[in-house]
Amino acid sequence: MLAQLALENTTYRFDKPFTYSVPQALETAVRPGVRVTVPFGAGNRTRVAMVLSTSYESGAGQKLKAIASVLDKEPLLDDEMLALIPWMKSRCFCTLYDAVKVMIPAGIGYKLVNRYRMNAAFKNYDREAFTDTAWQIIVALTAAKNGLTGAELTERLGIEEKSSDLLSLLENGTVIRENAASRNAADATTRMVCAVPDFSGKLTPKQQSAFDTLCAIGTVTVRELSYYTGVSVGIIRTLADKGAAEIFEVERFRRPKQEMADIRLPQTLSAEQMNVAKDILRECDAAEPMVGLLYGVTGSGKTAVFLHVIRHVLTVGKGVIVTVPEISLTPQTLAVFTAAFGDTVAVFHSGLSVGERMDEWKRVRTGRAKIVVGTRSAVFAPVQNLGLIVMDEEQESTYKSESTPRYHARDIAKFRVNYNRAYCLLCSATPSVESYYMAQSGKYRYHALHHRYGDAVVPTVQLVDMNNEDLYRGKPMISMALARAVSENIRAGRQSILLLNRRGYHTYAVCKDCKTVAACPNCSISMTYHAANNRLMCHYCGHSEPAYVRCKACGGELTFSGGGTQKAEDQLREAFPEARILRVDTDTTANKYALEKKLNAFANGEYDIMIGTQMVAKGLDFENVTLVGVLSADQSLYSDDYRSNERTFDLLTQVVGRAGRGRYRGMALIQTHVPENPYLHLAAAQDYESFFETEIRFRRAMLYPPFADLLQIGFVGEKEDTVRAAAEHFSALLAETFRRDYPNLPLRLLRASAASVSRMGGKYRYKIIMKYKNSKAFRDAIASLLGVFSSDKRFLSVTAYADPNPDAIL
Ligand SMILES: Nc1ncnc2c1ncn2[C@@H]1O[C@H](COP(=O)(O)OP(=O)(O)OP(=O)(O)O)[C@@H](O)[C@H]1O
Ligand SMILES: [Zn+2]
Repeated sequence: MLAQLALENTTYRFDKPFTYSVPQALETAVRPGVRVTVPFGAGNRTRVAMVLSTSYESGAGQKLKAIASVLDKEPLLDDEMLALIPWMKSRCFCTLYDAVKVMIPAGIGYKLVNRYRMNAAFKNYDREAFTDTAWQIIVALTAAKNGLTGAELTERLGIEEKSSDLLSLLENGTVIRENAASRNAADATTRMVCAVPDFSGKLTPKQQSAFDTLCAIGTVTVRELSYYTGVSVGIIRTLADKGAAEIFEVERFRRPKQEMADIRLPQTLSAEQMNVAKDILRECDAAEPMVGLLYGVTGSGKTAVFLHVIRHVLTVGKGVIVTVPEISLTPQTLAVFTAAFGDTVAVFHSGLSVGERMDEWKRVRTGRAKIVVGTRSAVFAPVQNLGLIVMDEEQESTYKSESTPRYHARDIAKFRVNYNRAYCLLCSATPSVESYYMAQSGKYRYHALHHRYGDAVVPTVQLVDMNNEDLYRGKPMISMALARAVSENIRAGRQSILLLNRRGYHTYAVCKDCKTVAACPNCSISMTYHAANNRLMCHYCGHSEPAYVRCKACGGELTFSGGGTQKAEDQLREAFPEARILRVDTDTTANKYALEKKLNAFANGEYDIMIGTQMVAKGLDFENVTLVGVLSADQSLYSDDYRSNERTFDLLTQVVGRAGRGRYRGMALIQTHVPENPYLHLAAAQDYESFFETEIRFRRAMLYPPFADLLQIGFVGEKEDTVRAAAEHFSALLAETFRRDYPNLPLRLLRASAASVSRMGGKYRYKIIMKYKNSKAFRDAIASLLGVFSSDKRFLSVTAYADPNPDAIL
């Protein structure tokens, strides 16, 4: 018996199904979908592998290596997922095992670790015969009963696994290396830290400042303490080791068990909703697989429609997946599903602990849970007899994975719908241009809800020209018009939502004399001043340092300008001293509990104004919100990404849509310095169709999706010259290969160029963009070029990856 395997940790260049022989004793245990361990490479190191298929061949097994052990009793993957693995490898330019990894929950993953122990035969305890480091290793390993893992060696002795002392001990047989498969115990809990008040030991100045802060603020998450004091997590751990603080873990997110009374479950559908639901049901019941697009203005009750459709699919005995973008995975969304379907719902998202994830995954795999609600990776859920996939807010960028494997959840959904002859329902008030185009050209079924539910109507929207408008009490972020509306709204006992899609206090600091901008030392990007911790922070790599007032280049005075949510909050407090104000951004909601609590408090009327980033713009449903204000709509308008128009329209339409969803009429104000921008007018009119007509012309003229596919090849490395040379070399290789071997493949190749943030996290980044027609021939050519490139000795320090239809251009 032979088995074809996907091996973990292969390089992309050598990745393919590997064939191993199956020892007789393991023949019943080795089945497609279970994981095994195998010896691999010249050193026969142990690797984990997924069995893709098995076969019988007489006499063929002799030359092959044999499977060593079987890790799973039951297959983790079924035929559908096994078929999806090579499909993903071909389209996402990843290894087979990269695909396996997203399909199984993290807790089930095995990790191979090196374990070092003393050779039992070792007798030569002669201190003089060894270097200091080697002797340290010997002492430590002799003391450790079960030996030490590589990570433990590094942690305790500061010795890297590739240290020459360790290697020579291995070579002369003093120390033995074994590798073992062990379950990943990644923690998905939140680590909290509190001070031990009567601590009196000695601390370094950094440790002291963290300790003092901790004494002042009480129990916080480790992440928050690191945010406020700027000390690393390592230092916080040292504090705990010295007995000055205590670190403990709490479960991060439990499934909200909300009172049924809290939730307004839609009961009977309106006439418009019913018509749409009926049409969709008919398509769901059809024998062939289909994709439908449900367009519905904000507040039209798309949820009510798909709940109706889901109920029907369940009654015919089929399973359902509902995906939501992370930001709208609010307690509200989850509560609606739990209220409607109880325990048949399983929840998949990154906030779950490993144990919870595994349990939920198993409930689905065994058919006990029939509906999965979750973020992007929920699209891989092992739902039995899949009948329907609903993608809510299908245009959201969070559906595209920005790390390996670089898949789009919509593409995976379409694969699964075809495989299962099922139905995929894409929902949005602002569909992606690609999806709407597919609906227009008849490839997707189109359904539309044009009216809000009940007596509600879409809000009236007014653009406020900040060039000519008087400011309220001199506050640069608040116009008279907005101030009047907010005051009136407070007086009427209604709530307001204000949007500013930038966090922090000041968004940049520049020197008055030499004009140097305070920039991140690791990234080619300006740092944002945070008043909450008095630090300058980089929003790309997380670097932070105490705020300084003198230019680092010339010693001149820094001026701080540009405003984020923290500053907006300050200005609002000064402008409306009587108002109760809530700020919502990633800084105030470091853990999921915080967001849940804040939204509940807002829903209970404990605040008058909610100010925040895009987190407040989408998916929220509060009846008492009748005013929406956009403090500045300008920052997203001039980004050089081809999707920036779409993003602007989407964000503005969605946030405007938070107003007037219930009994009371809503209105919205959008402050801007460029009132002539056409996309602002389209968003103000909430006119999706006109937006689409404008945008599709641009896409056609520029040959952007849906008229071509994009492929971005990214190059990342520490030396700028090498990264640039690599990108240019690859670009030349591409041009030549396609001219010579594929003269008939349509292709437009843009020159290699620096990424728009050309340095990030200390690494330089270059990109090549291609516009092409997706085909197997094209993908194979790219895959082989990536292979050739990765073996080029000149560019070993540069990582290259291909990203199909990237969410954002580098
Ligand atoms: N059939 C119905 N019966 C009772 N209430 C309904 C019904 N349909 C919609 N609603 C209510 O109308 C409001 C808007 O519905 P919902 O949140 O589903 O809209 P939506 O289309 O998802 O909006 P958005 O795109 O803005 O998020 C909700 O408060 C919802 O409870
Ligand atoms: Zn940075």
